[in-house]
Amino acid sequence: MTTRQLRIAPSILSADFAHLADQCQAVIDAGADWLHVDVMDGHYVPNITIGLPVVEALRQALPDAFLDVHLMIDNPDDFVGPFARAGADLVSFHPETSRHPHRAIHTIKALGKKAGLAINPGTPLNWLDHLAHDLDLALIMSVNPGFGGQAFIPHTVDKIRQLTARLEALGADLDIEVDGGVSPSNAEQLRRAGANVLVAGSAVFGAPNYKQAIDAIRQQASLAG
Ligand SMILES: O=C(CO)[C@@H](O)[C@H](O)COP(=O)(O)O
Ligand SMILES: [Co+2]
Repeated sequence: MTTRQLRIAPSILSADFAHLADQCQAVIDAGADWLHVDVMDGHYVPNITIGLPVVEALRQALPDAFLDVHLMIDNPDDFVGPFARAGADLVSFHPETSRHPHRAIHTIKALGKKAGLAINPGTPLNWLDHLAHDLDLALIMSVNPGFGGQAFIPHTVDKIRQLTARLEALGADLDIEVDGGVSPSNAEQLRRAGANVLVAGSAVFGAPNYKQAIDAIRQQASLAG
């Protein structure tokens, strides 16, 4: 378990894009802590979603919302700065497509924003070893990136447990975010393993009542202690 604050971050990928700002406001009113914004470029992942103008528009429409921007793109080194300037509060990127992850992290931080590194199901945790002290967050993918609504990959729980131990050994105190297939049914084991930021797209936006959906995830996660 972690003592880091539990945060529920609905992924807006599952929102109704024709009413995006209203949908974001609705999940905030329902108790969401962060808004998770999935940016996909059709190269790094086989899907295209949203880009800088949408982040700028959300920043304008929701000045107090915490925008957790997850870049699933090639050349993140060229885009971390623009997304931070567009209004992201936290920018995460996947290290395999970065030429200079350490530099990209410090580009984000120099703009006063938090930096995260995203680790795919097939990506080893050791990408984090030399960057942990520079980061604010480790984003552990519990599905392969590209789409909402995929099934949770169970071995992620063990990976988070290993990461928790590894970060403790390194003396690095990071938020651990888990992303993909998160629901009330796995929230407790994820929190117990050490995750404190739970991203949930379809489990929130696909539910008839956003508050009940967010409360259910929070209540289950809180059972971890
Ligand atoms: O980054 C991604 C997918 O690539 C995620 O943020 C998903 O969009 C989460 O959606 P659900 O799996 O919770 O429906
Ligand atoms: Co995501």
